[in-house]
Amino acid sequence: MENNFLRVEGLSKRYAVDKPPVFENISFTIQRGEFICIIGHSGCGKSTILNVLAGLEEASAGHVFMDNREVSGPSLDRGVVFQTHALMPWLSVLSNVAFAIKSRHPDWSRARIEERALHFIDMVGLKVHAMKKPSELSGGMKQRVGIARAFSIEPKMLLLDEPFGALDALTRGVIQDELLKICAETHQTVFMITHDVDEAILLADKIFLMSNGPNAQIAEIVVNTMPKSRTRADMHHDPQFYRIRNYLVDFLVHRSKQIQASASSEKTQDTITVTPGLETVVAIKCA
Ligand SMILES: Nc1ncnc2c1ncn2[C@@H]1O[C@H](COP(=O)(O)OP(=O)(O)OP(=O)(O)O)[C@@H](O)[C@H]1O
Repeated sequence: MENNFLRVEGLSKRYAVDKPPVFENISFTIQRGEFICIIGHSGCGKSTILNVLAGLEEASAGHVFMDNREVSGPSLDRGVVFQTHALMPWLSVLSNVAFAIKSRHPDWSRARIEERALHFIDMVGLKVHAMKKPSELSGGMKQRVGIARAFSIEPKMLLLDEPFGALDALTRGVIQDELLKICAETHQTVFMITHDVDEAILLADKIFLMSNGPNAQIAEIVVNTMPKSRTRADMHHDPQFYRIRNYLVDFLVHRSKQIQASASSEKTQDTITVTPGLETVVAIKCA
């Protein structure tokens, strides 16, 4: 049954009146528990969309509804993780996470807050480092603290802006696995920006493809038809992986530009949902 947990209607963003909009008339829905990745070229407006969903930025037109309530400013219902972790350097790992929990539950006792904080710190494998300050941690560990902090407020939605962009491949892999495990356990709804097509195929249920800006669109939605049980180590053995991967790369290399050109002449573009992983590709036009 469809349950449009997040509903985006006719979203546009223009930073200056004499400039074309970064993106225009964007509409999509996200179901509860879905993991969405959005990919597109640099500057097409991915971070701007994420910031509007977070309530950190105002759209020039359109609306965002989460759980049937209009988003109009930041809220603890949405946990955000950026590429840089923004931890408080004078606080320990434990206190950084506890601080977030205290803002969510100001009436909780210190013991209860610390117990909850340790639970999430343990989830990202950092329990033995709980008393360390951020300066004593590696970049990957700091990023994990950021993820623990975002999860600890138990947001209705997690918004991730290239959270692993600055990490080496090995650390990135470990954290991707942790994120998959946590999302499987908690059925967290996630909207994540990535430039890495393999990461998108590993993590996402659906991949939103954004055409180039200005006047960017969400041109297509790729349904990830690979089994949910996929792992980094084995997904390359599935023939679906290469079909999906080739489709995403072809979009980024060729079609994102063509779609931008036709969108500026036609104005409104329909979002198409596609299943390139299946041998018979199904394309559904959405209004
Ligand atoms: N505060 C701002 N004022 C003016 N223009 C802005 C502002 N923020 C973003 N832009 C412009 O809006 C466009 C979209 O930026 P945005 O950061 O959303 O793109 P992006 O797809 O996330 O890029 P990247 O992948 O490089 O992070 C860019 O052309 C950028 O220069």
